[in-house]
Formats: sequence, C-alpha cells, structure tokens
Amino acid sequence: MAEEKPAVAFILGGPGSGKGTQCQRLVNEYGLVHLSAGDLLREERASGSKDAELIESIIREGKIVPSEITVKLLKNAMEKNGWAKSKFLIDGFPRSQDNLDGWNTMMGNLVNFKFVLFLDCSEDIMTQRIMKRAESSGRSDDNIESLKKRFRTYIESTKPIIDFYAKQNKVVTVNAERSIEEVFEKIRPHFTDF
Ligand SMILES: Nc1ncnc2c1ncn2[C@@H]1O[C@H](COP(=O)(O)OP(=O)(O)O)[C@@H](O)[C@H]1O
Ligand SMILES: Nc1ccn([C@H]2C[C@H](O)[C@@H](COP(=O)(O)OP(=O)(O)O)O2)c(=O)n1
Ligand SMILES: [Mg+2]
Repeated sequence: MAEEKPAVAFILGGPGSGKGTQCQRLVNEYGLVHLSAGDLLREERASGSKDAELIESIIREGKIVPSEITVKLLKNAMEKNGWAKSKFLIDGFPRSQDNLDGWNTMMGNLVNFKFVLFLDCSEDIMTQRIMKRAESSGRSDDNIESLKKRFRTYIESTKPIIDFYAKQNKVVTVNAERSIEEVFEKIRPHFTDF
C-alpha cells in the first residue's frame, strides 16, 4: 500500500510577524510538527559544515540560502520526525521562486500540501518586535541593517510566492498585528481538521 503522504502547511509572513510564536501555539494545541527553515539553517551553520560560512553570510545579508541546502534540511527533518504519520508546519518557507522550484522538484508529490498561513503585519510593528527580540535572541540578523535587507527580500521574493498561492485560493490570511492570543484565536479554526 502506498505510504500515506504527510500534511503540510507553509507558514509565511515578514520577519517579526509571529510565525515561530504561532507555530509553537499550534504544536501545543494540536501536536503538529513545527519545522522552521531558519532554525534548521542556523543549526547547520552552527555545525560547521561545508555550507556554514555561506549560510552565515547570506543570513547576515538578509538574502535567501539556495534551495538545494534548505530543502535537503527540511526533508531530513521531516524524515527524522516520522514521515507518514506527521503533520508539518513549515515555517518561513518557501521564501523565493528558487525555494518553490526546489520544493516542487524534491518534495512536490511526496506530501499533501494543504495551504499557506500568511501572517499579515506592518513593517513598523514587525520592526518593533524584532528590535525587542534582538535583546535576547543573539541572532546575527536581528539588527536594523539586516532587518532592512530582510524586509526588501520579503517584498521582492516572498510576497510573490504568497500571491502565487493566493491565485489558487490556497492562502489563509490572518491579521497578525493584535495580541498573541487574539491572533491565535483567528488561526486555530483553520487547523481543527488539518
Ligand atoms: N502578536 C504578537 N504581539 C506581540 N509580540 C509578538 C506577537 N507575536 C510574536 N511576538 C514577538 O515578536 C517577536 C517575533 O516573533 P516570532 O514568532 O519570532 O516571529 P517570526 O518567526 O515571524 O520572525 C518575538 O519576540 C515574539 O515574542
Ligand atoms: N526558506 C528560508 C528561510 C530562512 N532563510 C534564512 C534567511 C532568513 O532571513 C533567515 C532567518 O529566517 P527565519 O525564518 O528564522 O527569520 P524570522 O523568523 O522571519 O525572523 O534564514 C533562508 O535563507 N531560506
Ligand atoms: Mg521565526
């Protein structure tokens, strides 16, 4: 019998829109598996692998790491979690056409893609949140110079991906500017039968 395909939702939104925070709430509520592409890349960077320096320079520049690296990390993480029985929240991916192409090539027919959850938030509020997060995150890209570049990448590369899925009516858009609880209450109903 063909192995069951894991359900997948992409979680997208600008830096500081609340992707990681809301994914954690969904994990606690529904026992889903949260995979942050950014976290996986930071782990890979910390491992000192052959790609470590490339990943660091791209992250610091607020650009997007080549999908050959990122999709492989995601696939490995999905397999490590137990492929068929898991339901995955893929956080911060796909962020570019290269990401999307890489995913479709390597993963397209292996998963049951459900929808994109788009956390819509203004740059002002995202900036406030990131600068606050910077006080404790220790991230090399949580600073105003990198953040400006990340916003540009988000507008130029990621928004077109959200628009691509919106044309297929596959985007759930939530106003992410309210409190964590209020945002989660808007998100929760979309995952009850995920
Ligand atoms: N709705 C919210 N209201 C206020 N602060 C938030 C909200 N959602 C997230 N935050 C805070 O903003 C920062 C960015 O949130 P995070 O989930 O890391 O966003 P992203 O993964 O989209 O960058 C974190 O410090 C987080 O605690
Ligand atoms: N699909 C992805 C996701 C993240 N990255 C890199 C570039 C991003 O600015 C950093 C940080 O991503 P992350 O999702 O952790 O950042 P935010 O949670 O949105 O602040 O990682 C990438 O190259 N490709
Ligand atoms: Mg995040």
